Amino acid sequence: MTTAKITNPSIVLQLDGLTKKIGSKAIVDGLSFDIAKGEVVGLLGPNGAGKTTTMRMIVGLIGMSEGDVRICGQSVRTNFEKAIRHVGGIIENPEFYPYMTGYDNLKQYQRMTEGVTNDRIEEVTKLVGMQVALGKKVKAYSLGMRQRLGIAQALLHEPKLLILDEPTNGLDPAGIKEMREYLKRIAESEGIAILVSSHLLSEIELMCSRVIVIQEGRFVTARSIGETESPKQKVLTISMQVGNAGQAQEVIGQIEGVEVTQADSFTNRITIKLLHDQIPGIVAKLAAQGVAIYRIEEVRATLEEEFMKLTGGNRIA
Ligand SMILES: Nc1ncnc2c1ncn2[C@@H]1O[C@H](COP(=O)(O)OP(=O)(O)OP(=O)(O)O)[C@@H](O)[C@H]1O
Repeated sequence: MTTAKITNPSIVLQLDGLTKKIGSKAIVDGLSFDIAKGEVVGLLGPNGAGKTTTMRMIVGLIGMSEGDVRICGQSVRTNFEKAIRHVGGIIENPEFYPYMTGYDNLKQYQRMTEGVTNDRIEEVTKLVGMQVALGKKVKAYSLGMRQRLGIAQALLHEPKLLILDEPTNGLDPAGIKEMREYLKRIAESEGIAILVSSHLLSEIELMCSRVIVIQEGRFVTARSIGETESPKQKVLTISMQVGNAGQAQEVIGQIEGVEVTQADSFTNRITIKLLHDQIPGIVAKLAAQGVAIYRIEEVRATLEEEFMKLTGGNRIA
């Protein structure tokens, strides 16, 4: 049976109709998406959406009922050994020997894993910023340090794909910020794909280049974040603080392709929908008509607001 089906060589992870049924209930239902080299992708969904189940199937901790997962073109279903050698994952808390140092724990892992060199140990500890902590016993580590050590260990065999289930759980804001920074660093410098689940929408927004939203085991939406959006073609909503909202509304109302969605003559705020490139023209017209402008800011729907709209108000924890 053939197992290698690569459509695009930069695709590291492919989910193809991935389904998990328990009894007659599908807890993951026909999930399909791809992740490319160097991408950090967030898997987002409310409690019980099926994030952990999806990740457990990807790394082969549980079987799949239908569909398949391909890692670097190798099927997890039919060619498990070849597929899984490309994966580093933390789905449950990583186990370490608490009375040994971080370094000795990594050495222990090296002894059990073929092809891990001392240089590689040094490289990954630098990547996750653990050079100093490595000499301390693991029992003295904070949760954040344990997480880092877990990620360092998961990277030792040079995987092409890193799977992290809720890696920011229990971390303080500083720990979360650090995690965010080194995940980005790992994706860039190692060129690996990272799939990370989280309840924290704000975290996913900052950490990932793309987010995949699931609910009740099904795909809801995927969205690119940050630089990948082209601002020129995007319809923006801006809010302006002006000297006279009524007058501003009159001036802007005459411009084609610009929609005034709100004008409040008490606060003198006006909200407008327009394209990025139309902003300078509007500012110039208002100024020419003697309308004072005190402030212009973009009104952005957060991922949370979008998520609430898409899932009919089902909250993320
Ligand atoms: N072995 C099982 N038997 C029966 N139901 C299960 C089993 N494993 C998971 N489920 C159910 O499947 C659904 C998805 O669970 P899963 O843990 O994958 O969700 P999740 O998105 O990771 O949620 P959380 O954010 O709460 O961890 C839940 O309703 C859960 O109760």
